[in-house]
Amino acid sequence: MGLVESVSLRSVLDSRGNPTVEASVYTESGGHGRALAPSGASTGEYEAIELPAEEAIAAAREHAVPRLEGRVFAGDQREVDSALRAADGTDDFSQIGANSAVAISMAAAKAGADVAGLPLYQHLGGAFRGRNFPVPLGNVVGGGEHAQEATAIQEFLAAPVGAPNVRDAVFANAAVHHEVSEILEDRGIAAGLGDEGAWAPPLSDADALELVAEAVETVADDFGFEVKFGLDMAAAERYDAESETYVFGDETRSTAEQVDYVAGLVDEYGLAYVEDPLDEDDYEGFAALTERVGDRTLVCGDDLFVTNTERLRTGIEQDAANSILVKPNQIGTLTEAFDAIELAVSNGYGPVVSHRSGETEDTTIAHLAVATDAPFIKTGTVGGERTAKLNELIRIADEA
Ligand SMILES: O=C(O)[C@@H](CO)OP(=O)(O)O
Ligand SMILES: [Mg+2]
Repeated sequence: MGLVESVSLRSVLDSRGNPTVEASVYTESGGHGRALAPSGASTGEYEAIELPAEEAIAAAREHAVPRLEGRVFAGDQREVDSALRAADGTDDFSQIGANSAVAISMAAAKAGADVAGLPLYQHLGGAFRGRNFPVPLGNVVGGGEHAQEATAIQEFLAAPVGAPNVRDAVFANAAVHHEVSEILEDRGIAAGLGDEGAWAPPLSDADALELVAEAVETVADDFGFEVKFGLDMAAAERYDAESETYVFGDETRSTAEQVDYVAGLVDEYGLAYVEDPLDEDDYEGFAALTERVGDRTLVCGDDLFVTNTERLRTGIEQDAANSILVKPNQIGTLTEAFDAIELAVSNGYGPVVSHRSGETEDTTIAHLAVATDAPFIKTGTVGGERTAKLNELIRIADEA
């Protein structure tokens, strides 16, 4: 009854004002799902390929749509996603674009949920989901590829690990965002917002660490539960392969020095989370850091793993990390994002479901996190495209 009747594609705006792919999937029984592709700025070298939106749409209309209409059931996600894979025929979705693939994959899931009369998280995760909620990691200060003239570290993320429920967690992150603004104002530092809605002040990493530590402490006192913070260092963007050094602002570090530096930060600031502390090819460096601090913080691979089970397997074999960032558009289908989460969990890796810096009002990742019992979700703090996911989590919690 959920046989796909038609798939339509159009280009619409993303949060950066760039065109992105929107897909609508209709079933013969009247089911409908609509989803939008996000877009990265600090993209990993091994990610699936995002094509210019119009190109991706034209290619998907030619190659993918004929394999879906009248041929697959929206509720059978693996069938939909293997049809997308077969239509594309490459390893990296360079034929139809990972942006077309992921939009269709997510829209089909929503159409399947619509046909079944279930919320998306339950369609994806089953009857026992909807009780556990991820801790939202909220970007409150940032720079790197997401803002000019700001910190070298890409993201400073509030982590309300002691929050009693998802609503309090979401509001604690917003309070940290406000607190950062107040501290900046008190010190006379003007700052705009970066791509993800985080403050982008002209500060050194060292000063930003102090500032965020102060802000989370104040909010923890106000809210009465533990609020920590973490970092996305996006180190692949700061690695110079020729000199084999990391360049963060005025500081240049060898790999060993970078490992020492990050391990030092974990202890000095009680960091809950460190993402991409080393280059995307450096499984060994990751393993050295994980060995040192993996018992007390999450060492998460984003550009390292790119939501790819092959790369995750390599990481698991080498004890490279203890956490994986999961971005459906990095791999191109929900099925593969699910597989990455399952492989991670069965090997003791904590999955962190994540937005991209270029986002839309789509809320699929909120449902994906609840459906898979993911312990964390990274989806910003403020801004409509970020609050779309956060508010959806609050709604799911209310209605569950
Ligand atoms: O590096 C990251 O984790 C993401 C999201 O925060 O950024 P981008 O989407 O630019 O890759
Ligand atoms: Mg990252």
